[in-house]
Amino acid sequence: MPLLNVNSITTGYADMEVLTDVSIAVNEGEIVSIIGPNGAGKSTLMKAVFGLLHPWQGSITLGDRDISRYSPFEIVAQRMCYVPQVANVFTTLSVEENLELGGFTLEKREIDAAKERVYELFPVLKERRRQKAGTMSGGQRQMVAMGSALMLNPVLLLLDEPSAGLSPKLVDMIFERIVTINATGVAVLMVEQNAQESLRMAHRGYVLANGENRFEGAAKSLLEDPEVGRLYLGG
Ligand SMILES: Nc1ncnc2c1ncn2[C@@H]1O[C@H](COP(=O)(O)OP(=O)(O)OP(=O)(O)O)[C@@H](O)[C@H]1O
Repeated sequence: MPLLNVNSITTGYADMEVLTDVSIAVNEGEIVSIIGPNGAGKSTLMKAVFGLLHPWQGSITLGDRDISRYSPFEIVAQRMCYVPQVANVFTTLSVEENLELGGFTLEKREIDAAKERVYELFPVLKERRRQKAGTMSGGQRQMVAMGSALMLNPVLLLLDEPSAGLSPKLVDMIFERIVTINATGVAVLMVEQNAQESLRMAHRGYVLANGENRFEGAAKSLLEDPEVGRLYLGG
């Protein structure tokens, strides 16, 4: 049984349908990347998985639990955490305060242990723990956002374009960290504009186009598929 199962969902905003009959799955321990053109509905899919909008049809399960009607708060309690693309840190708070907020359901003793875990992954955050998140560089901010989401020790981490706005070197660095996070046993579902790079680090991938499933499979086979390459990888 997959860890996350998005089962034929149709949804959108008000009466505008954005996703039509979309299905994806994430198995335990996997990195799954969703790629596709601008406006394909990738961010909308992530929002639906995190309970920010609900399916009109179809269902979403996490483990054996139907979370289709769960709020984000209830979803976080099931240890699925989300890093949105924008506004993902509290700019006027320090790095340490951002992490503490990320661990808002934990007891004091657990918060300290969780912070240490995050600092081990991102040593620069420890060095800069008293700096305001709003004054950090783009790459450092992304680390604060990911670190905050990791405070609750998620089983599944949802990342909406973790490389957005970063220079190529920082993109590599963030992707390396995602692999490291995954190696600690956290499954990752990510949406990415950097389609090639994200498929190179993912186990499996999905191509969404115009709100529908277009291609899916092992990341390696998507990378080698001439049609995927021509249409979606700029090849
Ligand atoms: N809050 C909203 N209200 C109304 N329409 C929205 C809202 N958010 C997104 N949309 C619309 O839904 C469609 C899909 O947008 P979405 O952001 O999910 O695509 P995307 O694949 O993530 O695109 P990109 O790669 O450009 O970020 C677009 O037509 C967009 O205009």
